[in-house]
Amino acid sequence: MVVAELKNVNYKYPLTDNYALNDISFRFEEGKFYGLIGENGGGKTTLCNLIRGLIPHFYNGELEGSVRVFGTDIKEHNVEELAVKIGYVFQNPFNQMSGIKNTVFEEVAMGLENLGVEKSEIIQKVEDVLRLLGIEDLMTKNPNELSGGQRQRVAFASIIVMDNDMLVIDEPTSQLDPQGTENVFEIIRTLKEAGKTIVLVEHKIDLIAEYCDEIIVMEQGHIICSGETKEILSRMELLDYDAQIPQVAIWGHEMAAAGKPLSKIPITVDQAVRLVQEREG
Ligand SMILES: Nc1ncnc2c1ncn2[C@@H]1O[C@H](COP(=O)(O)OP(=O)(O)OP(=O)(O)O)[C@@H](O)[C@H]1O
Repeated sequence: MVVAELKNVNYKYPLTDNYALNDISFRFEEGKFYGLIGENGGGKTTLCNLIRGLIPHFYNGELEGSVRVFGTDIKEHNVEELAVKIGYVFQNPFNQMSGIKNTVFEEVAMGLENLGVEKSEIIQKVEDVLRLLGIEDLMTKNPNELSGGQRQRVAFASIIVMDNDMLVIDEPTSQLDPQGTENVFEIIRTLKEAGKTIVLVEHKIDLIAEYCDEIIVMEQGHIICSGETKEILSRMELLDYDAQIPQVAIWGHEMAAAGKPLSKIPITVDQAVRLVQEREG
């Protein structure tokens, strides 16, 4: 099933001359994990804002073309209703916290309370999510006294508990050390396994290579290419567009240039090891 479909979309923010989105056509399919990459200012966050309905409901500007999300034209969606279907994880978890709740439990329960969910159901759901993320021991802690990594998990818990069909996640690991980053990707993998559609903006290309099903590369408001992760991230020409590819893919191209090609260009170290073992028989 298609969850969001964009056809020939152009968008300009108010009082700007350049298109932040330029002739975008794309279909997001249910249950897939999309990695959105490309240069700074390429249009990644703007594309996320459009799918979430913030464009055109919050940002005015000029929107042309067709955008349908869950089968309805984005102009006809109510943003609050759309927020129940599409969860958003902020770049900075400090912004995700309400700042008005005294415990992690209350913080995570807040969205469900706002929807009028019954108390016993809220308790069950919050406990399940905290357990899933391994933070049940933080339940009675004050959210303002947590470390950056703990806040990131609580921010994820507040989103996961809402059980949205789709998640838009904008650079969730910018505050985290390598272990925290790996943990967040494992959480996202769990969400994908639960059938969620995920759109992730992220610059850490090795993790994108390991986890995402499909990649969308943006530059100056255009989608310059998209497709299966292993195909897209093996393309050296992405470097010409200030997009990254994994170091191991560059090594694969260097091996080929040196007359020692592998059967394909690897995009993860594990894949490279397998391909070398295969070649050495
Ligand atoms: N609120 C805004 N008002 C006007 N122009 C904006 C606004 N937000 C973004 N832009 C412009 O739209 C273009 C696309 O920006 P966007 O933030 O979507 O890119 P991005 O790929 O997410 O960049 P980054 O990787 O740096 O977060 C840029 O030229 C940016 O300056």
